[in-house]
This record gives sequence, C-alpha cells and structure tokens, in this order.
Amino acid sequence: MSEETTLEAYADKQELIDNIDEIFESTVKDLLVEQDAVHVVLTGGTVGIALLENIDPGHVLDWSRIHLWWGDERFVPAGHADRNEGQATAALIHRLPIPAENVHRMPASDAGLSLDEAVDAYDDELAKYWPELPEFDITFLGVGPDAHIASLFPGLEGIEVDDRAVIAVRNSPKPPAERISLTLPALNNSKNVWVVAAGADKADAIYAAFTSENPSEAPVSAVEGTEETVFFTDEAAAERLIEEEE
Ligand SMILES: O=C(O)[C@H](O)[C@@H](O)[C@H](O)[C@H](O)COP(=O)(O)O
Repeated sequence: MSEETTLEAYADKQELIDNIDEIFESTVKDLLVEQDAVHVVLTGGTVGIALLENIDPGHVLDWSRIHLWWGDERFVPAGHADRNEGQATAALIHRLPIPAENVHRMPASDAGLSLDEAVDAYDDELAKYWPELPEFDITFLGVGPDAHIASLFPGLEGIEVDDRAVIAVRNSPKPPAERISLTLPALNNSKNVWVVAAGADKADAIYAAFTSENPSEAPVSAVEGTEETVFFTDEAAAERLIEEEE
C-alpha cells in the first residue's frame, strides 16, 4: 500500500454515501475539463449499490462522455437479481441520460457464451479502448468481511494473476460461485481507486487493508490507484484503525 492511501471515516453510512456523491461529482467534473471521456468502474455489494441510489439526479454531468464498467459480475442469467449490473441499473443507470454504448456490462450466463468466452468478450470490449491494460479514472471497490475485492478472494488464484485484465472465477466462496472479475493490475491501473465499506463486520478487512502485507490473505491490502487510493468508510468499519490511533 502506498503513502498516497488515505482513510476517510464518516459517522455513519448515510454520511459516507452523501460525501461520496459530492466527491464523485466534483472529481468527474474536473476530469471532464482535462480529458474527453471519463471511465468509471462500478462495484456490487451493499455500499456500492447504496451509493449509486444516492447519486443526486440534479448533478449536471455530461453523461455522454462518461463510461461505466464493472469490476466484477456474477455469472447468472440476464435479469437475475444477483447481477451487479442489474442492481446498478435499477439504482442509477435507468435514470441517467447515458448512451447505451457507454455502459459496458459483463456478459450474462444466458448470452450464449461459456464463462471463458464471456471473459474474452469483456477483454475485447476493453481492448476497443485500451490496447494493453485498461486506464480507468475512478474505480469503486466494495470489500468483503474476508477482505476480498471485486471477485478476488483470499486463498484463490485470481489475486495472483498479473498477465491479463479479466478472469473467470469458478469457486467464489460468496455465491454465486461463477463470476467474472477484473484482475488486480487492471483495477489498480486507475487514477483513483475508491474502496467503500460500512459496518462493524468490515472492521477486520479495513484493518487488514492498512496492515497486511499479504494480498493472498487480504486482497484489499493490494489496492493502489496510480494517483490516489481512498478508503471511504463509516466509523464502525474503521473502528480497529481508529482504536489503534487512540
Ligand atoms: O459482486 C460482488 O459481490 C462484489 O462486487 C463484491 O466485491 C462486493 O463489493 C463485496 O463483497 C462487498 O459487498 P457487501 O458490501 O455486500 O459486503
């Protein structure tokens, strides 16, 4: 973890997602002044979806220049309640004036592709924009109580992959078992990596993020954006770190 990694702990989950809303708007606005398009990676999970629901519809952002990607997806049929993209669509995307071609969903399991073919298809989609590693602007990541990020879980081989941007996951301990995930090098090749977590059940994971030196045990400890890495949490999730400082 780099020195550029910071922790912003808010009183509770609502304060956390309200602040992310403001920071997201101002960061995207600033980026749109400097560059033609802004690429944002979304995450599933409770806070990841709650923050999308909370995005103020009054924001004046040029959504035609904003692209949405996913850090991971559950490999289930389209329309299944587990789909991260479906939850994100219901929470935010359906109310955005965003062109359909800017929303880069990972394939569903009923799209006529095997899991490996679906992984290749997402790789091809990324390659339309970046020949090598994707260069995202903002990457949101939730974190599990076991310290996983995206679908990179402790003890599984996915966290070690460093030669491709997208992988198939077949043995996720968090159901469903089959998933598609970006790899650590792809997630970390983002200007801003923003980890979001709330609740006391995340306290061990957030503590590990700042103290572990073993990504295989605590994948979240390996996140690092190219410019900035911020952990946005509530006080409950940051409790062990806060206690240590006192
Ligand atoms: O598909 C998923 O499950 C996620 O993308 C996953 O990485 C999630 O962000 C964390 O598990 C946190 O989820 P919770 O906030 O629900 O604990």
